[in-house]
Amino acid sequence: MEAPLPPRESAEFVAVRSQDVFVEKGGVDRVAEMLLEKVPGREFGLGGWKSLHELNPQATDEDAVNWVFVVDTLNFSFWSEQEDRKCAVKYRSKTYSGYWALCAAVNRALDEGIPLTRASFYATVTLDQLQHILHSDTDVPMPLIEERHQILNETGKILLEKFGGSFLNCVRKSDKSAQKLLSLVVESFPSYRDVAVYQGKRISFYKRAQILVADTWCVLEGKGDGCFNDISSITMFADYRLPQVLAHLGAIRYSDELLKKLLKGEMFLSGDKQEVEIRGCSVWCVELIRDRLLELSEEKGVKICVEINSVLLDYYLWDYARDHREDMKGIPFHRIRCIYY
Ligand SMILES: Nc1nc2c(c(CN[C@H]3C=C[C@H](O)[C@@H]3O)cn2[C@@H]2O[C@H](COP(=O)(O)O)[C@@H](O)[C@H]2O)c(=O)[nH]1
Repeated sequence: MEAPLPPRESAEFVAVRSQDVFVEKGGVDRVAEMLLEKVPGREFGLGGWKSLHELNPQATDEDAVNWVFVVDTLNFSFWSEQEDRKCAVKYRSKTYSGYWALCAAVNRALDEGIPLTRASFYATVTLDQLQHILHSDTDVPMPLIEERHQILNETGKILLEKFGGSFLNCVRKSDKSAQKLLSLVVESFPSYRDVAVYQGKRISFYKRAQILVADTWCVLEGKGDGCFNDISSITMFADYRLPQVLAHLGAIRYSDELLKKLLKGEMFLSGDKQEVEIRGCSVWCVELIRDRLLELSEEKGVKICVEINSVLLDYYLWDYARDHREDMKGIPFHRIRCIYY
């Protein structure tokens, strides 16, 4: 079977054919202008991954790389049915929800002496053990716990068989290429194969695989094994938050029919035409924002000291969405339960 189109080409393929989601040029330009002022700020650089997020590992060692691998293997589907009733994890006197609840639970386990980042542990961890490890401090459990259990066992076994139990060995096989690491991850670990068929074409988003490459780049601070010469070829990560914030900022727009479904909270399935269009147009939108941002910095002579790539744009926009949850209340995100994002 032919390989799917890579994520960037997939996004363009979808965006030019999309019937229910539209990239808005005016919105793209406005977001690029907004970001141009932020670019010199520290929240825009690679260092923000550590300095802005206390739950992320601060080290650059093998344990830190394996922390990233376990977290990104479980990095999917945190949204709750009701905004005011959700999974939450207390850690070091702070309460975390959503994706950060996962990170807090992982760190809580490590503090308890549970070797959760060791492949030999999670290859055989039981469902009961995992329910304890990921337990919520509210009466709402983390979604898809059974799927998380199955994926951890499968991924741990493969990491032991193929990479000596450490994701750093996988990174070292990628010759400092983000694209090679991306391919190695999707070839080796089935749960990372985030693909679809759109208008007869096999396409890929590889959301968790791409964020794994990006988080590895950041945890290694872009140096040594993490000095990826092609990190700028990684696209934005097609999750359910970025479309919401891009719609909030007017950079993408939904058809009336799709907006009605979203406002009703209708569930989507992985690979649905409209779900693919939401993801594809969002990825393509961020590519266009990046292009416009680089153009603007030329036109206005704004010296950009950090590398502007879709990874850093994504991180900034995701954090922006987190910080503007209230403002975004009226903008729906598409509801889906899957292991890909
Ligand atoms: N596009 C994109 N999607 C991201 C992330 C992250 C975490 N990255 C952080 C870690 C270090 C960096 O500094 C980032 O700040 C999680 N997700 C996705 O969001 C959803 C969870 O959302 P909520 O329910 O609100 O917690 C879920 O699909 C999850 O897979 C990102 O960065 N970009």
